[in-house]
Amino acid sequence: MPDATPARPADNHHPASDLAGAPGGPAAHDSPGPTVTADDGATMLESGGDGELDLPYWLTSTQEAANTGFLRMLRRLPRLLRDAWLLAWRAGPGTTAAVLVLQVAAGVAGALGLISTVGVFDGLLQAGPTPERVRAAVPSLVLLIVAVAVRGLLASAATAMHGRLSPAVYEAAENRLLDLTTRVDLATFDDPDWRDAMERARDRGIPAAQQVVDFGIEVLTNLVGLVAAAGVLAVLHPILLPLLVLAAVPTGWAAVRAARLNYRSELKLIAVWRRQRMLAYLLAAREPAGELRAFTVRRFLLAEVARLLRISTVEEIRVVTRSVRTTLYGQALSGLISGLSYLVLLWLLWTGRMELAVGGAAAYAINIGIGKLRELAFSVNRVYEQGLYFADFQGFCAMSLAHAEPSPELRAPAGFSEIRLDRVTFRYPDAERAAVDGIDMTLRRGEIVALVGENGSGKSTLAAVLAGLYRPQQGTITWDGVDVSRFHPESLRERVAVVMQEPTRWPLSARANIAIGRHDRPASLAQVQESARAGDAHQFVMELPRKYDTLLSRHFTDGADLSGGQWQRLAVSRAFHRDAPLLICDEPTANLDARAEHEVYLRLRDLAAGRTVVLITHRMASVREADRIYVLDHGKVVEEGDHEELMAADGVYAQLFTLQASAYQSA
Ligand SMILES: Nc1ncnc2c1ncn2[C@@H]1O[C@H](COP(=O)(O)OP(=O)(O)OP(=O)(O)O)[C@@H](O)[C@H]1O
Repeated sequence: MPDATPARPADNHHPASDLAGAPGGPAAHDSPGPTVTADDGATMLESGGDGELDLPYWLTSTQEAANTGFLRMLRRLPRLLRDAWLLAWRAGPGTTAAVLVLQVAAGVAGALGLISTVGVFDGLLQAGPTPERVRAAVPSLVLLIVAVAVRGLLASAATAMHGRLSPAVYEAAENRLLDLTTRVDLATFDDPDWRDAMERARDRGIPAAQQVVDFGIEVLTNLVGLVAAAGVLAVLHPILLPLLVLAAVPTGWAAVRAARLNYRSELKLIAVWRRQRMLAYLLAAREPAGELRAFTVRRFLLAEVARLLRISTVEEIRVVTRSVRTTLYGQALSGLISGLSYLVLLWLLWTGRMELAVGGAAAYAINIGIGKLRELAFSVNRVYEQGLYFADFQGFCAMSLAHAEPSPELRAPAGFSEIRLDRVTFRYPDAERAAVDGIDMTLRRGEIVALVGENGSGKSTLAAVLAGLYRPQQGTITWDGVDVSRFHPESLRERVAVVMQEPTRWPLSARANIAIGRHDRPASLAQVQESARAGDAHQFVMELPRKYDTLLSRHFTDGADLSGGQWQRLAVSRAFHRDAPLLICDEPTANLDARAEHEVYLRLRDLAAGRTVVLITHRMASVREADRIYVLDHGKVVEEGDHEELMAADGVYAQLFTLQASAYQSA
């Protein structure tokens, strides 16, 4: 019987980004989920209310698939099977070929076994004494036994090969997803459509890729068995074949319809599941644990999780009921047609149009055929069900390939004398205005260049463009006259070290957290310590329980965590360790205490000799020392010069500087 149960997805990822998954809108569903009303704050989160199961706006791309009509669904099957086999072929061509050959051979052996039953019946139903009849049946019986044994052996070998293929497909799908996810440019991560596609592909697409292959193989197995039974029936009497085919129609109809029901329901539930997983994560994660208790939100969140679980349970029960009903209709109709086949068989025997021995074999073949039919319906149903998620996986792959960074052969030079920006403009996907708008700028070797401006003026975006993380839509960036778009993007990034505003807290040892800045080269402990000293991290690392070998993650036993400022010092050390000609520091001292900040800036001066440092900071005292200062406003450069020049100009810079200086003086 086709499996009607939509499986809840596994909790297998960090769902913080699922915050966007809140569905809303008016009720459109005929059986909305009930509301858990017992608890205090639950109602506050119930804006989704009766419309909880509406398709959320961000799932519109798959809405079309969910509304797919019956015939369109039917036509999808061959394509799905082809894609599944292609995926299997890529994951393991030899194993896939072996599965294919073994399954077909097992089917042929099965057909031979069926045909040999004619001989057995023929022998047993002859006139004459029983020993004679048994003796006449023996050769066919031996053939039958051999055929059954060979079929069993081949089927077992096919299962073993399938067992090897299945995890290889999972591995290949996971590798492909990660490869494509990391190959797209950074701006793609800001594209909500892509992020949504990535999350769906990751949550359900990868397991679906594996299962679509698994059930694709089952479809083949059952199809071979069915063709064998049908072939035998066609040989025994041509009229029996169309009856078997006719019996397949209602079962197939039920399988496709049940798959469609499940998919539509799962699509609706995805938003609920994602919210529920996000909340469940918040309840169990370390980071929000403090605030969760401080604001006593435990009961509030638990009630919301319970409400979402209830919605999901009610919907799943509703779909199972409808699916089972559909399947029941299909099977009842198939059963009637199968019964008709037996009636036709009896009529053929009655009217002498068929011999008794052939009739016995035909009854056996009908029985086998119907069994295969039922199994085929089950596997087709599962292929559809998983195929719908597999389509998400394929859609993501196609989308990511379209967003993949161009990778020209030319490698960036080891250093530069001058970087020039000419009318550089960058706009985030879906943003109305450019975050960086027509910027002209020159960075020379050995200079410290500061970017200042109010929040949102475009400093970090410009830094990311300089680092080769974003490709400008207009304008050019040249390194000694060569347009950087001609360089392989990774080769360019290898020449840049960045201290991000929110540096990544790698769950690795303190040593690896610094050495990862140049992970492609082996680094001795002495070299790592030198970088740590440059970033003012050495002292606190030496105070950690296992010094440089301390794992920096509280998620593991014996792991340690650092303060925000300490993490920032590690990030600065990491950037020093990278030893690149262009160092970009995006508020490297935001979390540092006054002493550490002073130390870092002193070192920046030393570092700038032979390098170029781009410094973004709101601390005007640190900017003062820069060789050149660019003041940004709404993505444009509004002032440019050194400290003295800008103070003399008495513009935005002078205002910002005087404001901070007077704050210190009055304190
Ligand atoms: N990932 C993003 N997607 C869309 N828009 C973004 C993204 N990051 C920044 N922006 C927008 O681009 C503009 C410039 O942001 P940016 O972070 O470059 O400013 P900033 O000067 O570095 O600000 P701050 O001083 O607060 O760090 C802002 O309007 C911001 O809302």
